[in-house]
Amino acid sequence: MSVQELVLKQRTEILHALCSSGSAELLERILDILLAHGELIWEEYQDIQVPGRALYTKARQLLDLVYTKGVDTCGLFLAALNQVLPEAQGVGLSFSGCCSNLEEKKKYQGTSTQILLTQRPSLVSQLQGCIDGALKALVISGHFSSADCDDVRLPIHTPSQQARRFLDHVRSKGELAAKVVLQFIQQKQESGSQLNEDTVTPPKELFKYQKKLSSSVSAQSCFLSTYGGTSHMSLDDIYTEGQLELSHECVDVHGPLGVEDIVGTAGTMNKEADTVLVSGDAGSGKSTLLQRLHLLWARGAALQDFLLIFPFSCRRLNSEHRELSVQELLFQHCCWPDREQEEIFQFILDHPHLILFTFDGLDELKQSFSDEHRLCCPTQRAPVHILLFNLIQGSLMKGVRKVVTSRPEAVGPVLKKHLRKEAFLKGFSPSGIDYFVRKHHRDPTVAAKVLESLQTNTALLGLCHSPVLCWIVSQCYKELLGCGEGSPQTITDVYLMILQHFFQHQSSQSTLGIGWLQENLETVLHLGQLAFEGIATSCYIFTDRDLETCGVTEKDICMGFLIQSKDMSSTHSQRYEFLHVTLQCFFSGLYIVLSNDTDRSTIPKLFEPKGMREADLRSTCFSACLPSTYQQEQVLEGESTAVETLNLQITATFVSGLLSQRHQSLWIHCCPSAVIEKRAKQVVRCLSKGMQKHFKSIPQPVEGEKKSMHAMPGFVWLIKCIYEMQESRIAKDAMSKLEVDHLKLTYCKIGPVECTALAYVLQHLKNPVGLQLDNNSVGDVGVEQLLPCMHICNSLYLRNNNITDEGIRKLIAKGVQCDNFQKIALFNNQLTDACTQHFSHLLKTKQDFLSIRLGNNNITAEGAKQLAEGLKFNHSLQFLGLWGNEIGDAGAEALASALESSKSLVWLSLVGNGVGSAGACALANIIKNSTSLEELWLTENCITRTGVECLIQALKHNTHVKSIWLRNNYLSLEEVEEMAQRESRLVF
Ligand SMILES: Nc1ncnc2c1ncn2[C@@H]1O[C@H](COP(=O)(O)OP(=O)(O)OP(=O)(O)O)[C@@H](O)[C@H]1O
Repeated sequence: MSVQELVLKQRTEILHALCSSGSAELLERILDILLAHGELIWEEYQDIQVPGRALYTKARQLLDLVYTKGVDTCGLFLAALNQVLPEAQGVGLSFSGCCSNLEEKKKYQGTSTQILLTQRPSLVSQLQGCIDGALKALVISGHFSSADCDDVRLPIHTPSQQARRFLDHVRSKGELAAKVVLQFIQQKQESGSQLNEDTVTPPKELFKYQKKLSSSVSAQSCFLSTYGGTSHMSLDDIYTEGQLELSHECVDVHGPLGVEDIVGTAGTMNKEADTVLVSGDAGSGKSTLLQRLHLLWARGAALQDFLLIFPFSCRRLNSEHRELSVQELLFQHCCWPDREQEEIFQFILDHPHLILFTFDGLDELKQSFSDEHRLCCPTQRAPVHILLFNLIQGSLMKGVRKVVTSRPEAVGPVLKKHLRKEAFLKGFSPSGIDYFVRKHHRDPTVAAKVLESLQTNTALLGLCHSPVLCWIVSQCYKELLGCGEGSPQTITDVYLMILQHFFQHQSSQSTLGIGWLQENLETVLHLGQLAFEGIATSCYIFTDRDLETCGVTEKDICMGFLIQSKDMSSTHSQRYEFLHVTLQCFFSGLYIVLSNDTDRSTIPKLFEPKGMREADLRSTCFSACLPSTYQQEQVLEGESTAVETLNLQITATFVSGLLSQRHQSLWIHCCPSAVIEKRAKQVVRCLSKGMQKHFKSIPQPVEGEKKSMHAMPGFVWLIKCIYEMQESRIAKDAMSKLEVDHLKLTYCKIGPVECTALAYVLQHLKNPVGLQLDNNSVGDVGVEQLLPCMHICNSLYLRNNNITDEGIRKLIAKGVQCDNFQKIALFNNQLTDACTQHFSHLLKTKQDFLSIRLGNNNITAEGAKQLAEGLKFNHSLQFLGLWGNEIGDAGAEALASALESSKSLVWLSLVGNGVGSAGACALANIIKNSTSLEELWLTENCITRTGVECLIQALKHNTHVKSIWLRNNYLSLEEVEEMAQRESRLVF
């Protein structure tokens, strides 16, 4: 009888032997063997193992399949049965003559995925008892998510089933995951059962490579390039912590982040992703932060969980026109291994969790991020931007951590969905400015003078929150201290200062005359042309040929505005870049203002929202100036990237400043005044048109609602341009057509600089507005900048803006003088009891003030008592919100006694203040007497039955109150039910 006939004949017995125990183990072991020997293919296996199918059905299906596959398969099946069921003969089965030595059939050959299959039976038994370790290895390598682990560990599975499930999952994750498992098993075998599952033993050559990489990273990052032209400054000597915060979507974590937190778990939004984004405006210190991170790693002072860090600059990657594999990218652009390249790269592939890539300035990459072109193979060559995008999204080298920096405007939704988390770099805090200036100036007297002059010029102080501006101001301290009344007010003023400073530095005379610009006009125009053409084509690194085309001479280079470009790879010849991209924008602006070649349409195009596109450029006479390489590149790239638009906007801001009346005397000997005047008029027209367009887009209000404008992108930029012009006539004109009741600028990244510009224009509004600036970075300096427009604000919303008592002191001092000012909201700031005396003063002074909301600050009973002092004398306040503070029963009592006879109070919120029953009873007195109160919020206040009884009694005398909110207090369910029945206005 053939084995095939045997399978058919003994079908019933086989089924009984496999299934009668009710356990799937025997069947599954046979399936393992058949898979390992290739007698079943994966799809057939899955076909049988459909979840939820009865064991007998599965076994029958297998028997059918085996039979149809023929003699060989049947032989193997019976041998497998013999192996898993040694007692088979005992139950009347006999399969003599079948292949009996199953293990000898296949050995460790092929890809890791294949090995997992051919060794499946032994792997299933080896994995039992160490499944947690194996899962951990895959989580660390980034191949498994916690959901995958949960799925494997499901308690309904036996240990062997967990092992099989584990192997099935690994198969679905691909080759790299399979490799991790084999490595894990191998290590386990080598070191016996006591294996430390976290230990990774890198090959010897890797240590040499690591040493080489870290010394090159260290050399690249120990100096700051902005000091390159004129002086050397080590990063250690000047580094100042910037304000780094998680994006507002990460609600769980607050407060500043340190270097380790960037790659740590805090704020993780998407566990599957490996890319962390650090975003911030131009000059906010993103590159410097990465530089610091690299340096600390190279010194062994931080991020030591990473064995290798590979730093990339997107700006430099733009110059890589070859197709590369990841291996070539790493080794050619970061550090070349002297030996054993393959072994080192294999280690990198095998241990992705020990590797960190950083990509600085993703926004400067010529191509915008896209996840359309997929690439998974690390040895496959592709254009560099494709490699980069696949690394970022994790389809290539999954598990390698990436830190990417970019300006926020350049981050679209496609990139966002691949982000593990996002952090914002907000520049220096006020104490950061102090620290930076003191570090910059070794002489404490000079530092003190600079800081003093900043305190007297708060517009400039506001600008110094941006590190690059703080650097300029510190660099130009002599000019700053010597300028008296004419102290800089605008960004253009600051950049003109550095321009003069650098020329002065190179000048043979000790001081430059009034014609300093004229003396250096050629340099300005050469660098200006280089800058302008670069901005228009997203080019930030220049070759000798580019310099030559624009006539940049050795003398021009020596002025210090250009520095030699750093490059980790040694393949490129000498290249140059501007000290900072904002300086490139400034030179670009100077060129537009001063060049004879400027076309009439250049300025209008600069102010168009999308900036000057390639097609526009081509139509101007500039196309003739563009070197052919630029033109070709532009034809290839087509669409301008977000950063191009941003840089053009910065350029436009400088053009506005440079063409303002106050600077026109500078150009007298450099450009005919008629030309300058014409260009200035063009700018004014563009700004006015831009504002009109913006206002026209405001929707008409729904009936009964106020007309509200939510600032669109571009609004803040236009306002900043108007501020640069420093002509109130222009601001007035722009605002004369704005007719809204409410101006909403939430989440618009409004910092002190933007506040200065806002106040400059809004003060000219005809009618009062509500100004909503929630969730920005206004801070105390920003608050001070807003004072000039306070008189036009009837309400001011400043939720979540890092404001302290000092900011409030200044705000209220001005607010009490403003007739329109009636409402203020300051949730989530840093206010303490010290601010309440100012509110008390406001309440006493302004008998028409309507609303104070101070939720989620640090106000205690003392603060409440101060407020109560003011409330006693106030007859207008309708809304008082103090939720999330700590006023306790004493604070509640003080407020209650002050508000007992209030005829205006409509709404009072003391949610989460620990007022307790004593506090509730005191507040009941307000209810007893009030004829105005409608809502009282006492949720989460540790109130017991006693407190609620007081409230119920008080309500008996009051028909005006609509609801008292009492959720989450110390009440039993029965008490809640009973009291809710007695008084329907209590909300539990
Ligand atoms: N944390 C810091 N400590 C000291 N100086 C800093 C710091 N951050 C920035 N600076 C100064 O500001 C300059 C500009 O900063 P940086 O180039 O890091 O900004 P960025 O955000 O990367 O700008 P961009 O987006 O334009 O590339 C630095 O060269 C340095 O002089």
